[in-house]
Amino acid sequence: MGISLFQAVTLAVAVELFLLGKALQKSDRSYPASWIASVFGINYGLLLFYNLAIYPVFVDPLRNVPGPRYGNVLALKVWYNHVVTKRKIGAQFYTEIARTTPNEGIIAIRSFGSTMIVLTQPETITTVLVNERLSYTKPPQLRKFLRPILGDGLVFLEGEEHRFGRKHTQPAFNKAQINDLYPMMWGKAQEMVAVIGKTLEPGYESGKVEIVRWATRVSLDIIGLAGLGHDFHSLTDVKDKLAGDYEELTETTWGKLLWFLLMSRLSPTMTRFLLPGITKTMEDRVASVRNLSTKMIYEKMGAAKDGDDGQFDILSLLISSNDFSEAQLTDHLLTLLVSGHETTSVAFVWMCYRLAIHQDAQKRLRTEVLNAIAGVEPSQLPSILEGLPFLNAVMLEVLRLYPPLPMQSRVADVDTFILGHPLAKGTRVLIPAWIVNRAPELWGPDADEFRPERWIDEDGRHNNMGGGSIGSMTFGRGPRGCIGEGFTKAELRCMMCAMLSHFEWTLNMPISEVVPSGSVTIRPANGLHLKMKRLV
Ligand code: HEM
Repeated sequence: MGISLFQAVTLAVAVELFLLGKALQKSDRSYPASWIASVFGINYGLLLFYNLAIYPVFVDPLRNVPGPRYGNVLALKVWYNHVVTKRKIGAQFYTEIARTTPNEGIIAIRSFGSTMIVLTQPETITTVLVNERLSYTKPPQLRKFLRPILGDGLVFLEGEEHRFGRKHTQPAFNKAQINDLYPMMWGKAQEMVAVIGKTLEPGYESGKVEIVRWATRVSLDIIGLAGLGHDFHSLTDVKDKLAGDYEELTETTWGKLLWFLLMSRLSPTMTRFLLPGITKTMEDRVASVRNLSTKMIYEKMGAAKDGDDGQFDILSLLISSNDFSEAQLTDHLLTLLVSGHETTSVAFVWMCYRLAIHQDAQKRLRTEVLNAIAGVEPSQLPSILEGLPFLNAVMLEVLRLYPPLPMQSRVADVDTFILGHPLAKGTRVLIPAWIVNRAPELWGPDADEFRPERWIDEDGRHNNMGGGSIGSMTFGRGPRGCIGEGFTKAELRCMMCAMLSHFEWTLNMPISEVVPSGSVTIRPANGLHLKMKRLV
């Protein structure tokens, strides 16, 4: 196993200090602190000089790829804005660079002796995610970072294991299955608006609502029912053990951010040593979630054997396929619960935001929805909601502007080339959906603006390309693209119809306070506060 330059220098420092100590022992002299400082200073100073001045200019195989001159400074800026001030996410920085740096589809971000590339155009993205996908894998660090929560499900499987997992999970996400889930999603969306209605001040027809918490709860309830036939009842605040564990695992605190950072960089033993309290809490919660999930799986398997599993959910489908072991089922379940819950709630929140600041669009959409859903039968929901041009256009436009997962990433798994530039094994590749979704050359000069009409054709029907030549990158591309796209869209349609048919809303906070933030998914940093008025 090769060692990094930093590790080599650290080893050299240790050897030099050891030899120095021996020499001083012989001459019976003491060990002055200034000598120790000098050994550290000279070695790490040389390393810094090499990384800042020699490597990027003379050694880096990607030195001819355009990119910011001072990638190190950029990395600090991204970190400061993303983590400390929460004013800007990394994807926004990369978008600014992509727009201001002439490039052919990749830019290089150099920092301290390593270079990462950012894909900026659909062609290079297709190369990495589709045509040459076998040369790239998910980054091991990301896997280490998210694995405690996501499990070893589809998101992190590679090669044959992924192919098998995807093939046998896909049937649970087919159109017919999603259609059957509409009435449940509709019911939960109605429950959400009923609960929100109760929170408005008694005796008043309007009130202030922070919508993120309701979006998170309704999407957890929906994925619970769709995924494993279990109602978390998180909307009605009944304390569910599984829901509570999830809330604790996914809520963002400084301590947890540090824990995730250490977990992605160090071994679990080392992390346990440095942060014993948080590690114990996280390990207990993960173990509890796994145990509860496994228990539910066994219950379902028992019911299926007895032939009385009348349930219709993804887990039941996976069990009845007999394709997965109990451990694999638990991993798939954990992955579906997490990836199917956070992303959808975030998308819904951004839809509420855009409709709050574009009152004309809100009115137009309400009229469309109210006309369409009057007297609708549950079985008609898929065809009616999927045919509404403005509802779908608004949804697609918001998903374009605020891709809930703004960046995907890969690492080169072998030495390879991209656009003729050598890419050494282990090179990190960032794929920001944000760049492509807002590229003026693909969407026109109004790429940053909210214009749902771009998704509506002249004949009045909505399309899936938004006037762009490649569509949006929100759900990824190729064989690893999102399996839950149809599921999520069905859910968003139901949730938005429920909101529009019960409330009118405006923003109840300064617009400058609505800023995207987050490490994996992006939600408003300060929540989304709305002033809501019940429709009579
Ligand atoms: C707005 C909502 C959603 C967005 C924006 C989204 C986005 C994505 C993206 C970009 C990927 C590709 C990641 C990569 O290639 O690195 C992905 C993969 C995935 N998504 Fe989603 N997703 C959403 C909702 C869902 C839902 C509702 C589910 C499940 C119920 C789901 C399950 C998955 C799974 C299992 C994968 C891994 C697929 C594979 O590797 O084969 N997602 N998603």
